[in-house]
Amino acid sequence: MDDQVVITCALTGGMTVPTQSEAIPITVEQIVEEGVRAAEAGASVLHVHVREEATGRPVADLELFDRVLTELKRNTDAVLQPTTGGGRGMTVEERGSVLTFRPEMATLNAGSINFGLFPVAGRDLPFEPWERDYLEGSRDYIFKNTFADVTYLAQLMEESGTRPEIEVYDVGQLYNLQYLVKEGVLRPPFNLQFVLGVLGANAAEPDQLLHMLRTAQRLFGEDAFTWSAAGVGYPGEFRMAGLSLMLGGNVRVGLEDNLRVERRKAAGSNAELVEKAVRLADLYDRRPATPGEARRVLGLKG
Ligand SMILES: C[C@H](N)CC(=O)CC(=O)O
Ligand SMILES: [Zn+2]
Repeated sequence: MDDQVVITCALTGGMTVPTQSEAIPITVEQIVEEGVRAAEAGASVLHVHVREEATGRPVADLELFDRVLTELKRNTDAVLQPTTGGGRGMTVEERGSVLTFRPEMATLNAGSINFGLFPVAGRDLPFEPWERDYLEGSRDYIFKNTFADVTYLAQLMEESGTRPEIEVYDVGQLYNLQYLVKEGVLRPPFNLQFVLGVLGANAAEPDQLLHMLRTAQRLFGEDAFTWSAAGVGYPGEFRMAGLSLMLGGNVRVGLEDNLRVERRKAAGSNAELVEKAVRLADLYDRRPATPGEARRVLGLKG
């Protein structure tokens, strides 16, 4: 087991709306500031989405991505990993457009799922009408990643020299991956992110993570992939982080996936979540990888 752990910080995401937490970074400046502080706290990979600056609505705006990626690159040597998952209502073409910036890494979602954000809409929060609609509308939202979509994005990444981090939400998607390998669309070694806790896919429970890990090891061989765990929600985020640290895996935390640092305490920043992950890692005698070490572990050019 490596003593270093690659900590990914998912800064803002496309699953939440501003009224849920004032800590969610919205503007370019806020996302960059949060990214720099998360990297200083121990994150070596920064997972990036962008939002409309006036409202906070998740968007796939290239001008915003350009400003965020440029400013982050100027202020930190963390691995920058923009999303191709995007947010509700984006086409796969819009989601893939960020690859024009030829990022060294980007997410590639391995299959389609229901993606329920609506339970939040029922909360007694002063949502803006668009926010309530964004959350409520997910009752009928399919996060679409057909074999054609995954192939399209994988080919775009091949052309842009971008390494995919493959987001896997349930065990069936590992068989999608196996099929796409047979098709020559993707080839090991992979970087897998086990995403657990999305309503519509696998829950953030220990036996589910273990089952996904064991299945991946059986299908592809233990050395054919690096892996990380991203638990969505609280306590899922830190339960999956703890188990991953114990098993030698890597960890993803951040306000994209979870808004609380303790049961009854909202997270004030991404750095606060990264600091908790670093404390957890220390308990397992593991330390945050530097960006250079993360590039080596993930198979990225130095
Ligand atoms: C649950 C997360 N939204 C998974 C994710 O971050 C997907 C992506 O951006 O491509
Ligand atoms: Zn994301």
